[in-house]
Amino acid sequence: MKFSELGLTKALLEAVERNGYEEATPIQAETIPMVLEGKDVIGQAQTGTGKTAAFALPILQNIDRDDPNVQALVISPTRELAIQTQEQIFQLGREEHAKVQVVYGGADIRRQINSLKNHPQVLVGTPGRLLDHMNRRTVKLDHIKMLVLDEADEMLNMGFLDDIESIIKATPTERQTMLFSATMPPEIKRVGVQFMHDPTHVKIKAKELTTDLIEQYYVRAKDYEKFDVMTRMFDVQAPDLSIVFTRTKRRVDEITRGLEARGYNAAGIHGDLTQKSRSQILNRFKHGKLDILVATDVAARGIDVEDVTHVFNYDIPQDPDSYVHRVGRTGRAGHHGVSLTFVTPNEMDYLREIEKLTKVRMLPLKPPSEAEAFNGQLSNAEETVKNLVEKTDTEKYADVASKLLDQYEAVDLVAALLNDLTKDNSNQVPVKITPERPLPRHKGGGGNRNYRGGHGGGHGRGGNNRRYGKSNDNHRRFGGSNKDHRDHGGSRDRRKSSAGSGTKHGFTIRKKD
Ligand SMILES: Nc1ncnc2c1ncn2[C@@H]1O[C@H](COP(=O)(O)OP(=O)(O)OP(=O)(O)O)[C@@H](O)[C@H]1O
Repeated sequence: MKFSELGLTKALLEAVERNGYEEATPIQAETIPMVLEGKDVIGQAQTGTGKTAAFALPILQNIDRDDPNVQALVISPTRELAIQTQEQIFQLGREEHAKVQVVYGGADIRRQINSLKNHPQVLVGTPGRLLDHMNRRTVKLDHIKMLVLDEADEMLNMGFLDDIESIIKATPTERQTMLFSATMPPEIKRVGVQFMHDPTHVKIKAKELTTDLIEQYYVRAKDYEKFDVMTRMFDVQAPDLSIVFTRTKRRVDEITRGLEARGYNAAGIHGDLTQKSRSQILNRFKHGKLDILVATDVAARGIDVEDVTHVFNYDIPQDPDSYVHRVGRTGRAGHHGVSLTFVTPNEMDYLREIEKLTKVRMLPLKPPSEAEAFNGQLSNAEETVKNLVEKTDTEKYADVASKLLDQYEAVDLVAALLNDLTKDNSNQVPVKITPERPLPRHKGGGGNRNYRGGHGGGHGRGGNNRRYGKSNDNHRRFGGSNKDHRDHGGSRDRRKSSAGSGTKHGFTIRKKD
């Protein structure tokens, strides 16, 4: 549907166009008119389908520019998501000079207090820091007209429920309330509805909870095998940007170090890092300066990075909803993606539980062999060389090139270049990841929605109603490069340049006689 049919102002339609949105997504088409009318809405749609703009646009339309009070509040579960949401609302509201600000934990509160003196009309924040500001009376919520709980199910989990309740109580009861998320377990929805007036539940019907733009695979591997298998997959698949999700902070650190030791351009984020480093790392990733982001679930909700082609679940998530959000970091806004979940033999029940929820059968994948990984590296190196040749100003290097050609065989020179761009597996730095205790044996029966609180328990979503999108049970192998999943051609070398690092084992350059 066209944005112009939704009742938005001219300025907002221009903003939408400037952002490159051509058509409204289904969640936008259905919820924007309702929110503009002032209705309470629960908006549920697949990951990456534009839920942020679905609430941002009507918020921007309904705030009064002449009123200096905070009129709209968006609560986000993580700092990263809060920052990203503020940025998006700011972008969409730029023409209209809407004042949008963000407050989140781990950042200098005095600076936030100073900025709050600019009288933002839209405030985005994480629950803890919002409460802190409320207690200091640096944020007042008594003029709130619109309240959004983004990733509502996560926020209403026990961890945040008390905070959320206190925040909501500080807002006027006649406010408009919106809940948005890709997943909304009924028991969590029941909690949310208590804060709402006769809400309409807009659920964008999709056959599957995850978008079919994501190819979903799993690999059976013992815990100690995962790291080597994963790096081989990087070599074969040549992802553009990848996110690797792990269960613990220690694993984030160890995997990041291991990847760096093997020459990959990776960095990790988790809750123990300062907010400054978390933001810096995420920014580098967003700008393509990092190839692999290793993270705990801190990055699982809402993070929107366009070129993420691969999500690796290094550890299978215990909670099926978490799987939906993790793999939803790829396959966003119409792009293709691949997700790959490692599963140890005793975790197969967890896999089946995820499949029950998503109604998608993951395809089993055989780990690539060392030889396949090396071939993958070679074909990526070949493409890198082709690109290099194209962009090289030959004249600039012609003299030295001729000199080298006098000294060496051409084939040896090119082989040396390829050697530098690849890394023979047999020569790989050994990496040991500390074993983690496996997930407890699954009890089965669909009741493993492991919410952090008393709201868990089975509700049978999925149940017998398995409608798998794909039924091929044969093992598949990654075949060559992953160009199909990339929107832009040119292979980027996944590894840091190791130029000048000398010769490698088993490789010598023959000198011309
Ligand atoms: N109508 C549209 N047309 C094209 N792109 C859009 C449109 N609306 C939003 N987008 C873009 O799609 C991407 C995903 O949007 P957004 O982050 O709001 O997804 P989401 O539904 O909130 O996902 P998640 O459940 O993972 O939080 C963003 O980069 C956004 O700019």
